[in-house]
Amino acid sequence: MPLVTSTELFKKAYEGQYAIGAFNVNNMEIIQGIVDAAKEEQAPLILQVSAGARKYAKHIYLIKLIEAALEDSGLPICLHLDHGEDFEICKSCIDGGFSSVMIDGSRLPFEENIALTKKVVEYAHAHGVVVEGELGKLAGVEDAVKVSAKDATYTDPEQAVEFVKRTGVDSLAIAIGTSHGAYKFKGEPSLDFERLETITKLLPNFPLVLHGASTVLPEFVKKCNDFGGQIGGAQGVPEEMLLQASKLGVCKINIDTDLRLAMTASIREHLVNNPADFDPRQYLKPAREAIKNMVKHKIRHVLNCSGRL
Ligand SMILES: O=C(CO)COP(=O)(O)O
Ligand SMILES: O=C[C@H](O)COP(=O)(O)O
Ligand SMILES: [Zn+2]
Ligand SMILES: [Zn+2]
Repeated sequence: MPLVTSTELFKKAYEGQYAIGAFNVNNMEIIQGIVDAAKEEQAPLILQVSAGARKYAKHIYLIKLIEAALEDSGLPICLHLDHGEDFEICKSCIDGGFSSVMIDGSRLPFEENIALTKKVVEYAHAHGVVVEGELGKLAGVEDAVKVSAKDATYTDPEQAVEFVKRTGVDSLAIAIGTSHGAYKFKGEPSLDFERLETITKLLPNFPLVLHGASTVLPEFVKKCNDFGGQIGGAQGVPEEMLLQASKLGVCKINIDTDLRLAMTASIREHLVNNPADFDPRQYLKPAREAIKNMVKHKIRHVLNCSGRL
């Protein structure tokens, strides 16, 4: 089974009012855990690679692992570049076998974001690759760049329409109150659903993307802390809000932090309970299983995409 783009996946998701999970991958155990879950659930799947992941594992290792996942699972998988910051990294991933790229020009002035995104779209489409753009700024941590909550600006609906029209992007990441990482809200969580509905009305049938969409499930934070971690005040996006977003045009939901928490909680627990263990397989096997269980939970209860292959 070759890689697929997200075009058909999004079309079906839009019509069916569910979302596709886009899970960040950094190594073999993470890839295997996610793919095994998607296979068991017969769910559509996007695996995404950040610039940081490419730096950590190297492009070639990730590509070969994903080739193995395709062959081993027989699943259609979309391989996506997460937060490509310039034309060069997008080109490198397009030339290097990805089926989808994100050009993240959200830090740029509107016209510059349009020009950069358009350039990537032209190159990508000429090579059969789809493109996600971003308009509006998320608060939180993105690679090494910190955007303070004060500077975070939500997506302007009218600008979103102009952006999509002028760039030709295939999907658009929007800012409605989510943020990257484990500390998303100081008080009560809230998303700007009114803004989302306006964008959806102005851009009917157009797939939207929600970044920073981990839920930061308390039991995983607790397990990290119970076994020596120091993660205080962590809070994510409630599951019912994500389900609601997927009924309002959000077709792709990005999840990284919840995988990190699941894996770290499992490893912490294992090492505390088994102090004599020093074979990495002893703690990576349950860690891989923890990733798989987390992804199965997302597919069933957050994305509503079980059995949608
Ligand atoms: O948006 C993300 C990757 O692009 C991940 O978001 P989380 O930090 O909420 O998992
Ligand atoms: O949006 C950010 C993703 O969680 C990837 O994080 P990273 O850049 O640390 O790999
Ligand atoms: Zn961004
Ligand atoms: Zn993101």
